[in-house]
Amino acid sequence: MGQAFRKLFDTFFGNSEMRVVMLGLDAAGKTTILYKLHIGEVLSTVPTIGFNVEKVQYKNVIFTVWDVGGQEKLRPLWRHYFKKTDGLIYVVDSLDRERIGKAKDEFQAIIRDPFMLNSVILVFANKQDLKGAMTPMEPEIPLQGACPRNARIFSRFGFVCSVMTVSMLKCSKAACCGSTQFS
Ligand SMILES: Nc1nc2c(ncn2[C@@H]2O[C@H](COP(=O)(O)OP(=O)(O)OP(=O)(O)O)[C@@H](O)[C@H]2O)c(=O)[nH]1
Ligand SMILES: [Mg+2]
Repeated sequence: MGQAFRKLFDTFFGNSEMRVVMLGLDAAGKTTILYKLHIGEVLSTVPTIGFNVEKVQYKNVIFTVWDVGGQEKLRPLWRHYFKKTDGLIYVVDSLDRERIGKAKDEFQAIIRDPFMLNSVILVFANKQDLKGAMTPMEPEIPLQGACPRNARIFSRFGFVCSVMTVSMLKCSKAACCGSTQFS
């Protein structure tokens, strides 16, 4: 694990600012994660109409994190945030088995966009504190092979992730799972 993070750190060393977009279906937990990163606390949230944006510093890198509302009617707007984006955090509600197929479809649409081809990607399997949550190893999170070949591992936010596995995505992408410490 330590070696993996060192490798990731090396990947971004020298890059003092990064623009990150955080996407995922509604209620996946994006805003909760954003504020956990920003102020270290779990706040109560309301569905995001539009976006939230905050700067988060990790080591010597400043991330500008755009958290965009995930409701169906808002998803066509996601592409407006792709330009000049260095990283994508794709948040999945691990308890939402019913919509995991939808989550995959939306993910694939994002990474097919030409502006996203060079983005580094973190798929975050959120809400691991809930009983019955899917793990990244389960076939119900069907993201294998879904990534563009040149995407690199994006796991800067290691402190959010309780587990990291690269086996979820065969094309050496990282998948993290965790929760925002609700328990
Ligand atoms: N149990 C648990 N609940 C979580 C976790 N993360 C978020 N939630 C809850 O999930 C609900 C939705 O969280 P939000 O952060 O508002 O979701 P969102 O992805 O920003 O949703 P939209 O803004 O509609 O796109 C809230 O009730 C959160 O408290 C988690 O790790 N565990
Ligand atoms: Mg939100």
